[in-house]
Amino acid sequence: MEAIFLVGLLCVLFNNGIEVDASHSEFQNFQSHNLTVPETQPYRTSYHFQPPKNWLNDPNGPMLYKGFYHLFYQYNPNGALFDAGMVWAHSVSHDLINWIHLNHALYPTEPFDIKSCWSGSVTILPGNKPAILYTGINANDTQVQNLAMPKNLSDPLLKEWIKFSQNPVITPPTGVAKDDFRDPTTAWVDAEGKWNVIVGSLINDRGMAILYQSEDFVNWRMYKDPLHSKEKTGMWECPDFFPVSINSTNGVDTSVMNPSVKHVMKASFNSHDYYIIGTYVPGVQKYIPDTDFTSTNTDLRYDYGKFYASKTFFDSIKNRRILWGWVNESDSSEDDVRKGWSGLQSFPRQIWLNRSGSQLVQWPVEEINKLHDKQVSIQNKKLDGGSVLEIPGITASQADAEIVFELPELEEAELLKSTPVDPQQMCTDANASVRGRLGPFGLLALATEDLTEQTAIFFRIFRHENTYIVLMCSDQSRSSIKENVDKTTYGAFVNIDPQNEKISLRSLIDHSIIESFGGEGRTCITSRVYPQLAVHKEAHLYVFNNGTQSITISRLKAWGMSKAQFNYEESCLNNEAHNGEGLSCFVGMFEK
Ligand SMILES: OC[C@H]1O[C@@](CO)(OC[C@@]2(O[C@H]3O[C@H](CO)[C@@H](O)[C@H](O)[C@H]3O)O[C@H](CO)[C@@H](O)[C@@H]2O)[C@@H](O)[C@@H]1O
Repeated sequence: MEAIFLVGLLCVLFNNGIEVDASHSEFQNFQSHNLTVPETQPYRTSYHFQPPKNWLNDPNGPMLYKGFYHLFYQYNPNGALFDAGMVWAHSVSHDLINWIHLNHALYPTEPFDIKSCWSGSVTILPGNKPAILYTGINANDTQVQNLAMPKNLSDPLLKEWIKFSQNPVITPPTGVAKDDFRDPTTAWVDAEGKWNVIVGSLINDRGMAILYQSEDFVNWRMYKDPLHSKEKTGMWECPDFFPVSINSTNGVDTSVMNPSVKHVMKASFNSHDYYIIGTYVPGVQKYIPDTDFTSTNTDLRYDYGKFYASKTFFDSIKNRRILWGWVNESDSSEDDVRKGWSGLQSFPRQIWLNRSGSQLVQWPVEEINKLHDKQVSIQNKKLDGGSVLEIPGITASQADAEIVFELPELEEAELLKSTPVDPQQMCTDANASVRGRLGPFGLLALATEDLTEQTAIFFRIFRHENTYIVLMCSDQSRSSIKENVDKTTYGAFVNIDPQNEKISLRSLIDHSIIESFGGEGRTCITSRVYPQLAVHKEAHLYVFNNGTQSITISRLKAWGMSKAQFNYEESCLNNEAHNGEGLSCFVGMFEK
């Protein structure tokens, strides 16, 4: 690769006739690659959370306790595919970056969860006492809600959990199918000291959040009405209900209720995480959304790519709300069995309400800076129409790249004749190789040198009446020469006025996952890709402009990423062998 830059190569790449201008002087740090993922497992991640093997899905009960972040998650201890016998796997971290995999917190043992311990949440009760509410699949395949408490509150790792002897604490009410009743949220306490929790459900083609109330967290009564419901939304999986500040990016505790917050209702259905923003009136248990779910592509989503069954928690040390989401594979089940694993957690994102209150904004937690390794910077670089510029000198297979673009001639934007339009369809119809005027421009990640393989994350700007519309796409169509993987293209609009603001893109690239944040976190798109050639040292990262108009890279910063530590010992993974001491799992963990 270095040779390319030494000769200042200006070449035409054979795939799409795009010019490559690599004769740039701004780049420093021509360093050797710091590759850390085994060659035999090119799709394992370096800094995205994953267990050593097997199937992972929903994040469960994230929390902060006595200085440790805890992440539980749905895990199949018996294989790489989803199955009966799901457990709550448990990992802890002091920085959301490096993790220790502990013994499973919950696994099927009792009649009320004998077939599986499914998703749920943690609530911190008065006196700093965490409590888990989770869905058990009982012997009759009925979904019931169970309670579990830590065995030893003085253990900051909360290694052992005791299931409440009188479980289940909530069973499906009349009219609810036994398999449409699951995933309790973090509970919140109201002015009278009553606990409130919602459980996802579906009745007569209406997805809903059924509300339960309790004085003691043990005895729960169903409220007469669901907290919210909407027809044609499907079964609401993994609901999340939390307040967001209207005038600050800081997070607030789940029980905060005052005029300075709005409330977010998130539900997972139809393979996506949708949310609405509204006002919660606790006395009458009414949730009044500013705009309700519409079952159209205008509904707000956390992420317009692969991202599901997410959950937030309040980090009381850094006063922020953090979001985790499950990022499923896009390869086949056979591939997963061959790999021996399936599923990732997204990189944790801070989440807050934008100034106008119209949508949420997400950004990777600041701790990501700890992983930044070699850095490349570019400033004020013109990118002519039809050109590609390599970002050299960093490990392109595990990188964090942030670019701010400046668009000189907005009036040149193509005309968008009619709205509404489907942004994902627009990205599919005109992929990265289709030339426009202002765009496509963006990143080519996990790309081969000849661009045979590439995942393009890009923008196109359109003019519509007197405004401009910014489209963001993640085009996986050329992500791999391998067949039999889902290469669906994703797309969404970015709520940004390019007349007043520059357009930014940040992508977290990690071997088989690319999480992209457009417009400073206003639109997020996560994709899973399986390049066969663009792996390890063969992976390259480029900025491209395939529009006819020039644009300027006003600022670019890109870093190679160090590998996060995911430590474990066999004894930590194996319930039988685990002796309950567990600290040996921490060898070398906190030395940095
Ligand atoms: O692990 C159980 C929890 O997962 C959730 C949301 O992801 O429900 C999953 C669900 O099963 C489907 O999803 C599996 C992976 O999550 C998938 O591999 C499986 O094939 C699917 O059936 O469970 C029910 C019953 O199968 C289905 O309706 C869901 O989509 C969450 O709700 C659970 O607590």
